[in-house]
Amino acid sequence: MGELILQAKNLKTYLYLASGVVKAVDGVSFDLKRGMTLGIVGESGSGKSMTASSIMRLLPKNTGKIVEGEILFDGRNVLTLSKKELLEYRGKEVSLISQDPMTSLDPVFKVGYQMVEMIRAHRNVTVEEARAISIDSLKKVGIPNPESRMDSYPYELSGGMCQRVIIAMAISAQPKLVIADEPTTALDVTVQAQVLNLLKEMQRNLNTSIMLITHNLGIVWEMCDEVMVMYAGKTVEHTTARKLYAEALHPYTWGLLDSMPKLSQDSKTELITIPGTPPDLRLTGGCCNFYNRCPYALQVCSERVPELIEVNPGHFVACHRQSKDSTLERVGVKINA
Ligand SMILES: Nc1ncnc2c1ncn2[C@@H]1O[C@H](COP(=O)(O)OP(=O)(O)OP(=O)(O)O)[C@@H](O)[C@H]1O
Repeated sequence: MGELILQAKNLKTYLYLASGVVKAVDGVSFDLKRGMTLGIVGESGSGKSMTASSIMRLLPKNTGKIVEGEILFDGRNVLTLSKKELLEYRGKEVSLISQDPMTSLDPVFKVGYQMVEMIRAHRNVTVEEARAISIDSLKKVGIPNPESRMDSYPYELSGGMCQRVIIAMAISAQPKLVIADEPTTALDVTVQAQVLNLLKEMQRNLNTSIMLITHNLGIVWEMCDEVMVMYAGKTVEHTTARKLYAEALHPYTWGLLDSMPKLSQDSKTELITIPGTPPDLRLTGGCCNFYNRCPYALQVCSERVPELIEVNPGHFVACHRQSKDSTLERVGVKINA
């Protein structure tokens, strides 16, 4: 068994809003080993980004709070790190490539300055060396004329360019863990592939662990060792990417898989969507969060929260219909809205 780099144990992150308490992450547990990639998938609003923000300890000020559970990084408790330790932790140990690159760049400083400062904060190198590393990383992520781009301000770059700068920064810092939250959404397809390859290359060279948050199941098969499917703040299924692809067990996962565009579909075929919408996260609890959308729901699904159980080795699922003794055959999800 590989060495663990990250562990979340029964993590609960709530948002205290004027309209009520949003259970954004509601009892999530997982392990990530060194050099491995964990994918997190699920519809918008299922708590993927909040899980990432909890690991980074970057929750919305005043409203976001980790109310229960533990996050261990390399055996250290992330939730008790001091301000100084947190600064070390972010960047040197863990880098976040977020969905919105503009929030990760300071608008008042040139790109080169920000990169050099970040590298020098985490690696023992001179300004000249940090500059050379920055230019090399910018080149690797496909930024044309990297030397001159070092003198650009973030607002002078397009969204896609800024995203590539953030990825270059993450690569230059050589962290033990990269959390990539929809890292390629803002990029065109050829650059997407380039960026994913760079992440893989870094992983191979430095044994980096990756947590990859994505809507794109194709990217999951390409990149991930394990996959965790989230729905309404909870893990509904967790197993290897191979098993999820070949023998998914949760009806929600079936819906996600069926919603994937198929190569065999011609462009006129209507894409399948899961009917209904995820529940209001202020009101969850006491039942399976998916029961009112689930074609297989039983009475018990509206009365009890299903536990995440290991139905076969390394395959966890939270569904009343799936257990060690009885499994529900996948006969195709009724998906029409
Ligand atoms: N800053 C915020 N203020 C208030 N509510 C928020 C905030 N950020 C997230 N939420 C709420 O927390 C819940 C979980 O959101 P989260 O961003 O983690 O979902 P997600 O799965 O990452 O979705 P997406 O794929 O759209 O990024 C949602 O109900 C969302 O509306």
